Amino acid sequence: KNVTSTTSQPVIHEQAPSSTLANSTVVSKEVESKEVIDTPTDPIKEDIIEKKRKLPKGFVYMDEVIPAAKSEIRYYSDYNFVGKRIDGYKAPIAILASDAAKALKAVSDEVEKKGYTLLIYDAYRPQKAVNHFIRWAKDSKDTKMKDIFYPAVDKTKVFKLGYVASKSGHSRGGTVDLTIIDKKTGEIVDMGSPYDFFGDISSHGTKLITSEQTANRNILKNAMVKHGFRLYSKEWWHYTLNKEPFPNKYFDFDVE
Ligand SMILES: C[C@@H](N)C(=O)N[C@H](C)C(=O)O
Ligand SMILES: [Zn+2]
Repeated sequence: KNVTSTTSQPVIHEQAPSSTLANSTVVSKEVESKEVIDTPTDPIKEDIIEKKRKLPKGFVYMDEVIPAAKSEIRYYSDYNFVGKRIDGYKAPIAILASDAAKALKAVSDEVEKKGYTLLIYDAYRPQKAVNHFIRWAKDSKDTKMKDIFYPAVDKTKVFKLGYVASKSGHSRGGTVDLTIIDKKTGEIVDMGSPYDFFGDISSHGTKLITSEQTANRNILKNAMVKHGFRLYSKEWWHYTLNKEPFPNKYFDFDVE
């Protein structure tokens, strides 16, 4: 859906235009015959994903730890700031280090009780994906997604400005990008700027959003901080586990 904000913010897609990501069904090879919903009326049959299953020790698939959470893995799609699927994303799946996943389960339980569902945009991110971002940032001619994701920012400066990291907590498996959905309406909660919008409006404490939007960010922030995550000042959606199991290790296995 397109979201037009109440303030002087840009008109932007809050959610990927295609519904296929959010509707993807993830099944493991071992239990495929039991879990696959395969009826003639099943609209999501085309989107069934097979999980590779063999994750490095200490990593888990999020849908197994938090079945209630939804995901829309933007870097698997072309609806992201690059405008293409990002290297290393072989499936629209969220993976995290298991300690981070456990902490996020506590967050999910808490927000569910309050009437919200977690929506995960990105979790573990291989270093090869980060390297793709680095290559993209160097190509100043490619501004395909500028109007939507970085209208006022020079793309060659996104690393310097802190909107993208060359060594990211995501690659350590301890970081997650997420928002919340209002269970009553089924709508993504209005955070004042969309996911991965690179600009001051996405920072915590910005004066560019309404008090209601700030309150919405605080619902997510309070739950995340309470359960052991720290926020990132420039991006309302980005949280890292305080006690990371792999604080100095940058993984490169594919998301599959
Ligand atoms: C690119 C954005 N989603 C993000 O995660 N940014 C931080 C700074 C990162 O790359 O770790
Ligand atoms: Zn992030």
